[in-house]
Amino acid sequence: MFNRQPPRPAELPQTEAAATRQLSLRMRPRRNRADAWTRRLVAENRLSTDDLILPVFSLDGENRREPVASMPGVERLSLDLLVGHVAQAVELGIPAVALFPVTPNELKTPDGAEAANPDNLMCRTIRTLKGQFPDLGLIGDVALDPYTSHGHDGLVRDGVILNDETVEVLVAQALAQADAGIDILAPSDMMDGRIGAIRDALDARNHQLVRICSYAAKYASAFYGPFRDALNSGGLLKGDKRTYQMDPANTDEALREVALDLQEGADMVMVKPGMPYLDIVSRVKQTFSVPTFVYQVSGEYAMLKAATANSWLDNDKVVMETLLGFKRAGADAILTYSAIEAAKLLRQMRG
Ligand SMILES: NCc1[nH]cc(CCC(=O)O)c1CC(=O)O
Ligand SMILES: [Mg+2]
Repeated sequence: MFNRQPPRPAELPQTEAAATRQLSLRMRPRRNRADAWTRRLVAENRLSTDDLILPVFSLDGENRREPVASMPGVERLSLDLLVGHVAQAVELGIPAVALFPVTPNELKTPDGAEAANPDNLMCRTIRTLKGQFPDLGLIGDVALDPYTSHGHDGLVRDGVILNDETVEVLVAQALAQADAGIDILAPSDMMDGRIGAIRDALDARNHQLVRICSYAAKYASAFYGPFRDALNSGGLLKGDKRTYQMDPANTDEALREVALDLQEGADMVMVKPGMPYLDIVSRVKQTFSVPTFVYQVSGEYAMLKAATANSWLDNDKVVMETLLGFKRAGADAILTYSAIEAAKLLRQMRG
């Protein structure tokens, strides 16, 4: 019996004991892991560049490049430089980018009116990138926090985040982006009823093909910190977002949120953050069978980069392992600040 086993690789110690302690096992799951080619054949999930969405931060002005201190490798770029950065994503085959303009603090007001200005940085970013890359998908965030002087995603009165009044402004923001040429609107504000209101307004304005990817299950998370640094909105934020973003304790509530947004016309739904919420991704995908996106947010990126910068973790391996984890949970697409490095690694793996 022992003699018929293939010779062991030289580096593995062979002991006499191995010959005498044979278990009588008919099933040995390790057989399917024995060679790289078998592992490839039996792999259940695979990450592809087609799954990746790159978030980018745009700046006013020209030839401006500002690193985000808490997100090593991520830069805020003026539109002339952003075009070069996005060209790299396009060349690698990344299907879409998610746009986050950095609004100068002097344009931020309590009512976030700049959000609906048809010439704001967001709309200029959309027009510039659509002009350069007509076949690239553009995803536009819909929420007021980049534009409000108090850093909240909605209008505030007496310390309360107003729902219905906010939805009205979000609709105007969404229409401005649609008129500028956005492909997918991604409301990340968590107001009730905004998906239906935005859908109706889009259709009334002949934007039937503009898609809505709802941040349906967005949690009140501490992992958004570095993103708020990138947009200079964290320092402004008064209080927290727990009256509109979800409680990290809840799962069933995420399913109710997703069900409502689908009824209201969402084409895709998003779970956010990613790594601590894989159970939500899995339940949403299994329950609804709709395109389910996940956002590996700024704090997840910062956490991995901090560890890899110290050589505590292997960067390339943990990037790919975390992204594969999203696929395993059921995600159809992943927003990740690692999209370019992951696409490069995927290209190398293919040879
Ligand atoms: N509503 C805006 C918005 N859209 C995406 C993120 C976070 C993304 C990230 O952390 O990478 C946030 C921040 C927030 O809700 O405070
Ligand atoms: Mg909701």
